Amino acid sequence: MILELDCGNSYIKWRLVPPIAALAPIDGRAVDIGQLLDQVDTSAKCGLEKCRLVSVRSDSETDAIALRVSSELGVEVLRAMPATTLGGVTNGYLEPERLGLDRWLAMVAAFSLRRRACLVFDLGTAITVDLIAIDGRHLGGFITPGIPLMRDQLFGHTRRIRYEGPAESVLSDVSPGRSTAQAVEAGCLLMVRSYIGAQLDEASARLGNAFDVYATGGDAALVSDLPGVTCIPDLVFRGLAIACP
Ligand SMILES: Nc1ncnc2c1ncn2[C@@H]1O[C@H](COP(=O)(O)OP(=O)(O)O)[C@@H](O)[C@H]1O
Ligand SMILES: CC(C)(COP(=O)(O)O)[C@@H](O)C(=O)NCCC(=O)O
Ligand SMILES: [K+]
Repeated sequence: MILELDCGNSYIKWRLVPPIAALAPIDGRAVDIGQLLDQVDTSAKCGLEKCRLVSVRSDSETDAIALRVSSELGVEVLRAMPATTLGGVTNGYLEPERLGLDRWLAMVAAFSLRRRACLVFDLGTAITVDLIAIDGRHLGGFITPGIPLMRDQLFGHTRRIRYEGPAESVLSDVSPGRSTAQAVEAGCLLMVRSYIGAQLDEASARLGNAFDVYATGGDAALVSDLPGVTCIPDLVFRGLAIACP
């Protein structure tokens, strides 16, 4: 078994990849290392071969996660590191080490699928958009708040926008809200979908007409029905396996 960890700002996504490709991985999400070890401990201890880790958390928190995994699960931890090129993709940042490693790995995995121009959306705490040309050049990207941050800003800066975790029915409904929860959720959802739509419309000017579109991250399903979008929930993990074979 290989333990894979994708440490985002809100959640540490984890999965245990069995040595036989035919078996499905076991996966989960935790808010911190303590919860992560509670979740994977019993199933993981037997037969763990190694751990692959990518993190956009601070260096100190990432070091602490890696240390606890190696000491408590007794495995070597391979960490994805910044790079200027990988898998035919060239990092487009002026300071390549500042590009979020989750973005980088998602791009490397996306380009590896068909080696064509692509547009990559990652909808998590933040929403990121990255453009890769047909020759693998990363043309740069965009960062905006994601749905959880939009919601939090309204909660944090108003007195009367207050509601408990919205009902499932509210989350995908974009009709005009007749409650606070519905008004906020529908408004944020429309913002995200319009923004992704605008990115799709504008990408052909930079990538030409033949490009692939991939969406990943916890909120990717919110845009998976937009034209041409392919949802790949494990895109970052796929890139992690390329970075840390
Ligand atoms: N089972 C789930 N538990 C928590 N959040 C989920 C779940 N499924 C989807 N989400 C969505 O995923 C988002 C977080 O996405 P994620 O990609 O994990 O973020 P990050 O990488 O920034 O930690 C949340 O805003 C939430 O809407
Ligand atoms: C943009 C991000 C905050 C996205 O993080 P996430 O939403 O996946 O938690 C992360 O990729 C990051 O911290 N990047 C560093 C800044 C940059 O990419 O320019
Ligand atoms: K993200």
